[in-house]
Amino acid sequence: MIYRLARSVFFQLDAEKAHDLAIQNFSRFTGTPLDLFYRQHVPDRPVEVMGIKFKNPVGLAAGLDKNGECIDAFGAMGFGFVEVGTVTPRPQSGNEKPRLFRVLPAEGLINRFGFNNLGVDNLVENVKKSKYDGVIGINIGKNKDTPIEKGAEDYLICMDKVYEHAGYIAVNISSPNTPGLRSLQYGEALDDLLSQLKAKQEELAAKHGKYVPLALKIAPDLEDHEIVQIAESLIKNKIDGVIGTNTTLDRTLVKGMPHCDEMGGLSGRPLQNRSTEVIRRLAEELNGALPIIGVGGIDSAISAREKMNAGAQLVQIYSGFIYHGPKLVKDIVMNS
Ligand SMILES: Cc1cc2nc3c(=O)[nH]c(=O)nc-3n(C[C@H](O)[C@H](O)[C@H](O)COP(=O)(O)O)c2cc1C
Repeated sequence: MIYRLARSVFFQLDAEKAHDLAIQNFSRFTGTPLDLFYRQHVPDRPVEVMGIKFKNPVGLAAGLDKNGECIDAFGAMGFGFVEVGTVTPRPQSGNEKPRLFRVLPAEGLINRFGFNNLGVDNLVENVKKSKYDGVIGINIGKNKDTPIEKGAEDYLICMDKVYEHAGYIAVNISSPNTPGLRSLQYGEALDDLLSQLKAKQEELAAKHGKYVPLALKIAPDLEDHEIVQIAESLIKNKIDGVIGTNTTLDRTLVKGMPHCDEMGGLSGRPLQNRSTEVIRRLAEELNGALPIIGVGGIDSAISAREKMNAGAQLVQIYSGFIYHGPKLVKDIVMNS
């Protein structure tokens, strides 16, 4: 009820302004009596995935809290884990505004943010300040002006800086808004990146006496043989998990709707079935070798359950959270 009211006010505003206002208020309200607007009790439903204990299987997907400014607020809403980022080695402003659009009739969003973030050092400071007792995933990427051939270096720089502070590290090679980034998902480029990341993980595990799992985040816009190849490379390089999926470039399901022709990645309900299909194919290929974190269009306990039935051990939400609010977290934990 409270969320529906808040949503009707926020949805009058430009989408990015509404997002910024929400983030500001979350960080301001947390720890004060005003956090009662979103604080809720969510029963424990523990699961162990990638060797980590999660109090429940529902996480916040990357991109909503890019700088890790409101981790405690999302904790108060009952999320079992919060993935912050994508963060890059150096701060960058992202693409020109406007760059976030609602596709209302489909409960979708189109964004072309382009990794706007305050840089990895700022994020680490915010993570250190957080009192959240759940799992914090840190999602890392490359700066736009780093040539794609040198992309691996940016991931390694970020890994070095976040390793000590992360529950797990998510490697984002699937945003459609950084030119060339998705090319890292294919063939030798992927194998080469994953082997460098694995070597870095081994070095950092020895240095810090702590093993932090690595999860690769992939796109939904992949051919079947590309999914097979990614699965092989994940197994070969002993990567700990895979997050499927990021946003899609496909507009088939939103043709003719407001903003449908905006450039960027589409998320929300129109992505639901495609991301579930990718998860199903991945699960067939991986055959239990590593766990899947399912994300894409989850807007109810039923759609979360579909992801789990397709092979996901954990789920994440972003667009569904924007359209339905914190009660979606509780609903999924209790009913999926
Ligand atoms: C506005 C917006 C920004 C996003 N930014 C990121 C990001 O920085 N890094 C990332 O890995 N995914 C990002 N995503 C993708 C989401 O994490 C998620 O994979 C995708 O939206 C599908 O989930 P959903 O349908 O529940 O939104 C973003 C999504 C949206 C809508």
